[in-house]
Amino acid sequence: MNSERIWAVIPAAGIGARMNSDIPKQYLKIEDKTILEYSINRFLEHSKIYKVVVALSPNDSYWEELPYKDNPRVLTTTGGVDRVDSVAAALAFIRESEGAESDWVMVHDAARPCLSSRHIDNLITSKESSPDGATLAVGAIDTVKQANKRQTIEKTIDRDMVWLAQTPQFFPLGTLKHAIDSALKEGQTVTDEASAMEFAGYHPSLVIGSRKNIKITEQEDLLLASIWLSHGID
Ligand SMILES: Nc1ccn([C@@H]2O[C@H](COP(=O)(O)OP(=O)(O)OP(=O)(O)O)[C@@H](O)[C@H]2O)c(=O)n1
Ligand SMILES: C[C@](O)(CO)[C@H](O)COP(=O)(O)O
Repeated sequence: MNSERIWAVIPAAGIGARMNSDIPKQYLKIEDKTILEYSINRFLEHSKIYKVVVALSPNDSYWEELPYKDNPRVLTTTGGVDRVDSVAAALAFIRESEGAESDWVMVHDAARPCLSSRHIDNLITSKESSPDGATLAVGAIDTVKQANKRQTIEKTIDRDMVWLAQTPQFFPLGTLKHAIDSALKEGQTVTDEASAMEFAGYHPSLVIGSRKNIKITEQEDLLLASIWLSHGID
């Protein structure tokens, strides 16, 4: 049996300020399920995912309503002020429980419910050729402009070299935890796991994702996600 287990970490401790909704956006419903359930279920349905650790806000009063109370593969911990703090807390939880040095972890935003199982497979497949880990990403399809402080165009950037990072992001558990802890200690801004790995000198691979794998951030994203989810995510 392959001793290298794959954990999923779902940062779900945000407040969704940009959504301007009455409840944290991860608990908004699309059809019959919350956004968070879509994200968690994608990993529970995948045979190669060992367990799912969800980082929740200390003020979360919605989690108890979700159907995971008796599921031994779904664990929770308390998130932090920023997304990176929530991820760090989940990694610490794994290491302090049954995480092993040889394990890997897939970090996925709760706010990205339109993830396909095929893309989880692709990330796992990338493991052999990407020892520094990998992230799903999509190439820029618009012309990319770099702005200056006057919000005028400084220059056009070669869009063939521009990729928009998504999640899941997939890394060796111990390496990622150390990279994030170091980056935070150095006061680095860490908005995704790959940036912490880059700061530590690694070069994660870019695995092609999908433009369906949107991050639900503002109101208009809800309609788009509901269309993708109602048509089934391949
Ligand atoms: N302290 C935080 C902040 C964010 N997240 C999670 O990180 C993911 C991506 O973050 P984002 O889309 O920015 O969510 P929010 O921070 O909730 O949104 P906003 O910035 O609009 O408040 C979300 O699933 C969110 O729940 C988290 O676990 N802990
Ligand atoms: C992790 C991420 O989804 C990659 O694009 C993104 O950085 C999250 O940013 P947010 O501001 O925390 O939503």
